[in-house]
Amino acid sequence: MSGTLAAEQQVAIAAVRRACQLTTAVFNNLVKGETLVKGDKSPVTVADFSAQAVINTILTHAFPEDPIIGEEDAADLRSNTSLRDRVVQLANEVLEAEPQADVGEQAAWGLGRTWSADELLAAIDKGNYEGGRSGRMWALDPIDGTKGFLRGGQYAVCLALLVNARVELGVIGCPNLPIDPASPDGARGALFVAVRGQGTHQLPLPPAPSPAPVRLQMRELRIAQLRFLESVEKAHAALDTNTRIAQTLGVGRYPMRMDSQAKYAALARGDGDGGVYLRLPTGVGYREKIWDHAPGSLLVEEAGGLVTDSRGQPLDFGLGRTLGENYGVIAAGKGVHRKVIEAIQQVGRSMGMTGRL
Ligand SMILES: Nc1ncnc2c1ncn2[C@@H]1O[C@H](COP(=O)(O)OS(=O)(=O)O)[C@@H](OP(=O)(O)O)[C@H]1O
Ligand SMILES: [Mg+2]
Ligand SMILES: [Mg+2]
Ligand SMILES: [Mg+2]
Repeated sequence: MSGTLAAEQQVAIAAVRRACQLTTAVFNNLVKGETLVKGDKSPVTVADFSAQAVINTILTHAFPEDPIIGEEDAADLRSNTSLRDRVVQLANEVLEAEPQADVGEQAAWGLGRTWSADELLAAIDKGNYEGGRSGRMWALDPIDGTKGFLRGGQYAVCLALLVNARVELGVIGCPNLPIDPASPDGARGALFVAVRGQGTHQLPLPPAPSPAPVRLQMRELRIAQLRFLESVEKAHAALDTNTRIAQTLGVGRYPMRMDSQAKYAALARGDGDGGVYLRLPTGVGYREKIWDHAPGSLLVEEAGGLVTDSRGQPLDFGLGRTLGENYGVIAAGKGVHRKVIEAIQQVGRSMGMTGRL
């Protein structure tokens, strides 16, 4: 590992790998009562909480000055002791483990020791930073696509470093994504790392000394070859509008639906010839969260693609924990991105959605 942000890369990769190890183990043993429904009706599991505890503990010890914007907080754990005890046990199983070769000064990262419940709950709550336009900050989604995780589908452990509201580093672990898109039924578990100006690379997920990372480069597809990458949850995707946009563009292929920021990774890699990540506002006042897009957007940009909202404007990561007014997210290869935006605008006008797209 060399170049700028070499230490940040090493720590972020080690943290995401350990969190993936934890989520994979939890999936195989998840029992009833280990999943809660949050205020916004979305699920959260012991795996989300303990993965955030692990990553925040490592980040806090490696970079004590850096604030963290994390999706979860520990309030539910303070009032539910059995859930809290399980989270503490799971986080410690990973944090206590014998250091692997990927870790340089493990003691400095909070590894190789046992943490108390109070310390781990405080680590989870360290993710309460409000964000903003200046300085360094990490954005963490300990499990993105929790519904995908629960159904044994795609999910991703997602971490980004932002500096002055610009994403500089993105690390995404996808335990259920095939390593080789040409062998969809083959071995699973891929890690993606993007550093601004240094490209996007794929590594194997297990925490071991790695073979050489593979650099990803998006293929430039013609419109007729395109395929949309969309959310699985209907509540997250304006599916009727997406269909009209496909018709307007002349995209004939059935969309590929996938949970989580694994979509961005699949797009950067060219899986299934998916050529456009399409996420339009569903019109229910939902604001996109920065941890749902920060690392994924850099994966696509550093593989040669473009990421904007549905008006063609850059995403603004400097507004706080959300991206503000929701104009959706569109990611595509440079050659087709503008045509997709034009088609969205045309469909928006024809559907009387002026101002919403
Ligand atoms: N209403 C609405 N509209 C848009 N997005 C929403 C909405 N509600 C939730 N979320 C966020 O969606 C995250 C998962 O996005 P996905 O694209 O993976 O969705 S899906 O699982 O394919 O349906 C999911 O991330 P996780 O909570 O980390 O799983 C949520 O942050
Ligand atoms: Mg969630
Ligand atoms: Mg998410
Ligand atoms: Mg999440």
